[in-house]
Amino acid sequence: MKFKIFHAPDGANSGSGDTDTRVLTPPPVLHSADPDAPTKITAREVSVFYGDKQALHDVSLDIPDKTVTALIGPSGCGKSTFLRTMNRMNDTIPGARVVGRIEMDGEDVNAKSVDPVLLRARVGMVFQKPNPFPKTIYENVAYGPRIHGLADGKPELDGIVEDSLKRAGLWEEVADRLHSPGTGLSGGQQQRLVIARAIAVEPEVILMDEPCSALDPIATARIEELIDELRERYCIVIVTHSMAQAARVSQRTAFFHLGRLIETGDTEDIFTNPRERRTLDYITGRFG
Ligand SMILES: Nc1ncnc2c1ncn2[C@@H]1O[C@H](COP(=O)(O)OP(=O)(O)OP(=O)(O)O)[C@@H](O)[C@H]1O
Repeated sequence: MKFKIFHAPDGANSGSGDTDTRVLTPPPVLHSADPDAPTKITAREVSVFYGDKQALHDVSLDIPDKTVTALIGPSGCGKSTFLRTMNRMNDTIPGARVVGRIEMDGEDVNAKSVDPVLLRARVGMVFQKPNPFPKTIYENVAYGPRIHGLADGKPELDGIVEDSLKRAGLWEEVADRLHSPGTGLSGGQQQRLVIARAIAVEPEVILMDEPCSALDPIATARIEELIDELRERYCIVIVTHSMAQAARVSQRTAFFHLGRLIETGDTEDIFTNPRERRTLDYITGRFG
């Protein structure tokens, strides 16, 4: 399908007549959502304040397991802020305050009993700019399992490092230079190293904040393939400015605007038949 005429929902037309005749060129959606995927994370009426400024307003969203959920929307709409509520990274920002409830598997992630360090191992994060530690490739991956006591001795740790690098699609490229600095890898390799580092501590959720924005198209394609492979095991939430990327890698999409969640649904529906006018305007490039 190359072109599709979008029929606007009731009340969404700007001109006369019933039909919005703007042409949508939705990017091809590669994988459909699994309607039976269980919910992994539940957000209810989540608001976030930076000092007096409210950045997120009453966001309620269910995020399914073993699915890639894309968060899209114009710059400053609160995508990264929402992403950070899931592993309490906003706790690290002076003046930030989160209200509302975020549950993972039914457990309140903001409960006093939850150790944020352990939470961040369960909910790993990959940032825009690859951020390997200034250590060897091996140490980048081994560090987390070691501090979390996940390996009983060196052979087991070696096994975790190898397995994590394999699952991140990097093993073949680095097997013969595990003791070279991680920072000596290419940008795309560094981003896969960071993903291996996240995987090594057995996360359940991987949050990705524009993970390809610093990468070239080939490295981007490699990370997108990897995301697609990883979704078999993990709940993945990705912030992206690329509509094509959201369509390629995600099965669910949530559209944010001015700190509010405007619309969420199966990626295919969001890109071909959005319910809200603002979603249509954004995905057709009218703003953003
Ligand atoms: N540490 C902070 N201190 C104060 N305000 C912040 C902070 N981080 C974000 N904000 C503000 O909160 C709002 C939402 O920002 P956020 O980074 O979550 O948006 P975003 O949709 O991820 O944007 P972008 O796509 O540009 O990364 C913006 O108005 C931003 O200026």
